[in-house]
Amino acid sequence: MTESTELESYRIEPLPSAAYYIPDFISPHEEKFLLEKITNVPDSRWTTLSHRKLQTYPTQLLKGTVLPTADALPTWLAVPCASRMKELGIWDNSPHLTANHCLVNCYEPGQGIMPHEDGDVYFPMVATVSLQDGIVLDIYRKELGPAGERVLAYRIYQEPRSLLITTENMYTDFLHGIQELKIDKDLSPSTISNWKNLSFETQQRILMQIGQNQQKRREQVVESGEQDMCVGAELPREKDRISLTFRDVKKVRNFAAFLRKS
Ligand SMILES: O=C(O)CCC(=O)C(=O)O
Ligand SMILES: [Fe+2]
Repeated sequence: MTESTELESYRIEPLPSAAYYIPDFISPHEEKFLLEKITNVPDSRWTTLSHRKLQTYPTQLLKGTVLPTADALPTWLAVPCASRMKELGIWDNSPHLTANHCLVNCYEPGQGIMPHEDGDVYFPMVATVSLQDGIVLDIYRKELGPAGERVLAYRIYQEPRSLLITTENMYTDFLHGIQELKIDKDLSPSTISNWKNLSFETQQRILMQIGQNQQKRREQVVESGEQDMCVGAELPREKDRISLTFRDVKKVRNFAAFLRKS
């Protein structure tokens, strides 16, 4: 990736190299347009899994699949999302210099995705645009804890219309997942790794709730004598949260033709 001061200003500092978070990466108008494109499709366009449903563009990656060309994303995904990412310089070292694949995931409140890694079919970079609702992405260590349990390392709050970029060690040395919850809990400046990167509105929403909870909790502590003052905010998942995960699939059949055209 080329040194881009603009990109650098979006770095999630508490994380090891490298992850970046951009609130309001797309406008509400662009979000509405994308949602129309994604939802106005025949049911058969969706692959329904037990805990989420998904669409793939330009095509599903079955074992051994090779993308037909490097520029096969439909125009509504290429512009503005993929083109704006390219301007940030995130694909400057990837094989096709741009995202050539997009997975659209849709989670109802209470749905999620098990901890996993994205694997080596892709160049190690994933750029995720979130639509319609916020959600916590959990980042886990690959090594299990002493009792064989998953060890949570970081939590990233993804606001609607934001872009999250994960690459380098963050892509290769950790797992990521979304818990099957209707409410994301214990949110605070110390538990959210991208706290400093969040929009002012979300920070205010969380801080106000923490203030109210602290007041309530203080009253309870006085009454009951308990000492526990843990009072992180709770953000309910109110709508389906849709994510667009953009990647560069390494194997493309017709790359030479793509280069001649561009
Ligand atoms: O929805 C998300 O933000 C994560 C999706 C994901 O991890 C994946 O599609 O591999
Ligand atoms: Fe993933």
